[in-house]
This record gives sequence, structure tokens and C-alpha cells, in this order.
Amino acid sequence: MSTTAPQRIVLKFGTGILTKLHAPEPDPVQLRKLVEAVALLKQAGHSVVVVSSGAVASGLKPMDLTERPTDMTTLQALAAVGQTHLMHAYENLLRDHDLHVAQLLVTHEDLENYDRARRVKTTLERLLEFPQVVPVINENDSVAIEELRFGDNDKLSSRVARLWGADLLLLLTSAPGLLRDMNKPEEGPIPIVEDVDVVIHHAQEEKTKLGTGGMISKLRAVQDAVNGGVQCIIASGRHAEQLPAVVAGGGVCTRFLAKAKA
Ligand SMILES: Nc1ncnc2c1ncn2[C@@H]1O[C@H](COP(=O)(O)OP(=O)(O)O)[C@@H](O)[C@H]1O
Ligand SMILES: N[C@@H](CCC(=O)OP(=O)(O)O)C(=O)O
Repeated sequence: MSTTAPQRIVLKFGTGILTKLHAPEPDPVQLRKLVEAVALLKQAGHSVVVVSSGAVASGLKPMDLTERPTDMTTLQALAAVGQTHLMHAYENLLRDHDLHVAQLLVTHEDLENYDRARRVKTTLERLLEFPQVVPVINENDSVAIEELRFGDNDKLSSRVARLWGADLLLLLTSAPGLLRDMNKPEEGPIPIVEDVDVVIHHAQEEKTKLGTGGMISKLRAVQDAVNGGVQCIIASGRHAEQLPAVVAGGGVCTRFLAKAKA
């Protein structure tokens, strides 16, 4: 992988890395580190799109809730409140790097419909002609129809990566990558995967308390992306400082090789 040519990179920040380790609320220190990594990648000449979860988690405190609710209507209401808090935080942190956030909220239907998906793509491309802009995409949770929701942002990020023609999709999560055995994290993640089907059995149902996806959802999203010619990486979002190294081909992570583009 070339490190000099500007690469189109989609970074997906899961809920599990945007919230505090032991409290269900956004972690400003984490967000600051992730935004710093985005700024570094942009300085290195990469074109960066962020898919960020965290709307529901950001809505808990303003709505005086301590636990993630389970009913869909309350979750959608929470996302409506939390999304503005989330964007406000991005805006403030990006400003320190002379960058601006551009919010794109999309539904499953938007990306499945040819004309609407083209519109999302053209808007994204126009935004990226402005080097000071960082598009931050989330599911339009408050209007998404329950049966058609992405639900987690893993699938959404792979659809965006394919639509935009990204070179790399980086799924940042609470795990250091795909572990062979979750009880033996000291073994480190599987470094390279050529065929997702061969490793899918390593993924357990277990996931973080606030996240909705889990590792199985991530691997399905990875499969979709690599089939579309997008290389994928699963890495820890708790070590944002290693992201430039990961993008350059090193670091601790699991790398999934892309299939040839059709
Ligand atoms: N084989 C595995 N290797 C690493 N993590 C795994 C594995 N199987 C299941 N997991 C779980 O997947 C979680 C990451 O998914 P999730 O909680 O949905 O995070 P996010 O909110 O970042 O999408 C990890 O915290 C871990 O508990
Ligand atoms: N769109 C939702 C994301 C839901 C979610 O938790 O996704 P993920 O972190 O990918 O498991 C939100 O912003 O809260």
C-alpha cells in the first residue's frame, strides 16, 4: 500500500470507543484523540470520511437517563437529542485543527435507492474538494423505519466506503482486532485475513454494553466491503495514536485484503 498517494479512507467510530469505559456517557478525551488522528491523516494528504456512532449515547445525559433504553421510539428520540450534542463536540474539537464538520445523516433507503445514493456520493465528493471539511456520517436514527434500519454503523460504513470508492475502511472498536480467542487477548489479533468465511467462527456474540453491532456485524460489513474492492482494518479505537502507522501498513490490527474491483 502506498503511503504517499492520497487515499480515500473511511473511519468508523463505534459507540464502544466514544463512551467512557465504566460509564454510559461520551468520553471527551477519546473524542479529542480520535479527532487528532483525523487531522493527522488529513495533513498526510489522505481524504477522510468519518462514520460516527454515539448519538444515542450522547442523548442519555441530557434526557436524565442512566441506562440505554430498549424501545425503539425512545432510542429514536434520544438519537435526535444526542446527535446535536455529538456534532457540537466534533465541531469544537475540529476547530482546534482549523477543520469543520459536515453532518450527513442517511438511512438504509437513501443508500439502496440509486438516485439518492448518487446524490449522497456527489455531495460527499463536493465536500471533500474543500480540504478543511470533515464529513461525519451517521444513520438518520430518528426517522429510519424500524425494519429497514442499519441499526449499527458497521454496515452503513461499508456501504459508504463502496459508494465513495474508498481504498480503506477502518473499523475502530473496543477490541484490538479480530481475536482468535477472546480469553487470550495476549495472543493479539489475527494480523491478515484473506477470506472472511475462514475466520468468522472466531467472532462471539459478546459486545460492548452500548454498542449494537458486535464482531459478527463487523465481519459481515467487512465481507461486503472487501467484495467491493475496499481493504478493511479492524483496530482499537482506544489507541488512536497508532492510526497513522496502521494506515501505513503497520500497527496492531486485523487487515482484510480486498478482492479485485469488478
Ligand atoms: N473474536 C473477537 N475478537 C474481538 N472482539 C470480539 C470477538 N468476538 C466478539 N467480540 C466483541 O466485539 C466487541 C466490539 O463490537 P461492539 O461492542 O459492537 O463495538 P462498536 O460499538 O465499536 O461497534 C468487542 O468489544 C468484543 O466484546
Ligand atoms: N446510529 C447509532 C449507532 C448505533 C450503534 O451503537 O452502532 P455501533 O457503535 O456501530 O454498534 C448512534 O449514533 O447511536
